[in-house]
Amino acid sequence: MVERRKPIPVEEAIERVMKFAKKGEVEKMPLAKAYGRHLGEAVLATHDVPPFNKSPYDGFAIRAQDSREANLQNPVEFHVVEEIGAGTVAKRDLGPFEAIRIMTGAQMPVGGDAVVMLELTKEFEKNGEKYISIKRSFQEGDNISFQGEDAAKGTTLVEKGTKITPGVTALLATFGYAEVAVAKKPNVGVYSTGTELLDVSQKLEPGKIRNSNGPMICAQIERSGGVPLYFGSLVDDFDQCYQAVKEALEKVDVLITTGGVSVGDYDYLPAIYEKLGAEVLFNKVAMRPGSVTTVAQLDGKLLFGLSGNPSACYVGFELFVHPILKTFLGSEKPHKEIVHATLMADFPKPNPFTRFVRTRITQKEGRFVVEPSGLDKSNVVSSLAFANGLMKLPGGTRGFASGDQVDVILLEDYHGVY
Ligand SMILES: Nc1nc2c(c(=O)[nH]1)N[C@H]1C(S)=C(S)[C@@H](COP(=O)(O)OP(=O)(O)OC[C@H]3O[C@@H](n4cnc5c(N)ncnc54)[C@H](O)[C@@H]3O)O[C@H]1N2
Ligand code: MOO
Ligand SMILES: [Mg+2]
Repeated sequence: MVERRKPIPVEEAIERVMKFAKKGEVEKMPLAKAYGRHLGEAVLATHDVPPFNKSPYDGFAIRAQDSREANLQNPVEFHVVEEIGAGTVAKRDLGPFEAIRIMTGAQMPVGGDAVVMLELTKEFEKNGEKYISIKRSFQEGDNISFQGEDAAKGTTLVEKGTKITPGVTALLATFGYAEVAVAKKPNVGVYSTGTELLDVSQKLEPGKIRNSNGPMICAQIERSGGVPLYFGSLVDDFDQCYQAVKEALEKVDVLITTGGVSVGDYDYLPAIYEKLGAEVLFNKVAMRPGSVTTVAQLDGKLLFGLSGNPSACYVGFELFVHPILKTFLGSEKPHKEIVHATLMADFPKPNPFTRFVRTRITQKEGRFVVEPSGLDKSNVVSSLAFANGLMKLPGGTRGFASGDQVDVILLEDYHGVY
């Protein structure tokens, strides 16, 4: 008799998997190679930024108090005693009614507490000496970039586990992180299973299809920050599959298989888990697609049995594998970001299971709007190409209509949540 499986809610399935989430180790990487990696330690402001008070304009540093009487009728004159560009420091302190010509980025001279932009000054010479006059007063602190206003020494600026973006790279450079501590990438093994599978380079034959899940999963692993180790495709033969899975497990942090997890005659993964002595965390999830997604663990190592159906395989990866890889990379918020959006299509048919619809999410008049990116079936591949989100439609007795508010998991995000 065919095995009857008891579906568990998606949230519970995620919880069961996350009990086996592990943090990976940290390694050092030259800054130039660190882009796209995940921080192995928080970025700390090791000094103030700016490290000194500096001028944000090309102009003249003055003592604000000397400008107090300046107005349109009464220009006040300053003796220009020195000129400095960014990277040089004034040799003298500013005295009363003295100005130092200063360029953007240069350190403020001692005594100077305001900067007058070049455009607001009149320059002239008297007795071979340079002078300026100004026709308005300035307050202490006018036009100064203050020491520490950008980042104060000791502040944690970026959390451990954050993906290194170009902006994070700028911060790392600012604070002299020539070598960056990054999380080691998890090695994720992948096996496709199915006698019907042809390699990408092979010609179609009767009854056969090209293996799209293998390359797709490898790309998903890379998107989530892991290293895919593609072991190839297995025909539906128990002994071969068992041996291959057993050996692959030794070489990886996480192992993914696709196909062979349902109740068919050649679906061998359930029996393979049993023979390995692995604990099956669940083998049926109350979701569509991917209800057959099965996860097992052996000595704490996770084996993901993703569905063979392309859309189910894709969704299973994003919900269950992605947060495991992100945790390995040090993220405290390993799940993908969820936003609210307005549904732009009808889903009148109620479904008892939670549905994850491959969707295109865009903005219209300042709000997120979402619509399916193609045919909404577990066995389709075409809806995946332009999907940038997974719309989550809770299971229940009602359908959904255009205009309803729905949650959408963003597929291409940088920041995790919860
Ligand atoms: N009697 C039942 N039949 C099925 C059930 C069920 O509950 N009772 N569940 C259905 C659901 S839901 C799904 S999803 C599939 C899952 O099947 P498997 O995970 O066992 O996968 P396979 O049988 O190996 O293949 C399913 C389908 O996907 C194609 N496939 C497989 N691998 C690849 C690949 N690497 N690239 C592209 N396409 C692939 C395969 O040719 C099949 O068409 O089971 C239902 N059946
Ligand atoms: O697992 Mo199946 O994807 O529900 O269609
Ligand atoms: Mg099957």
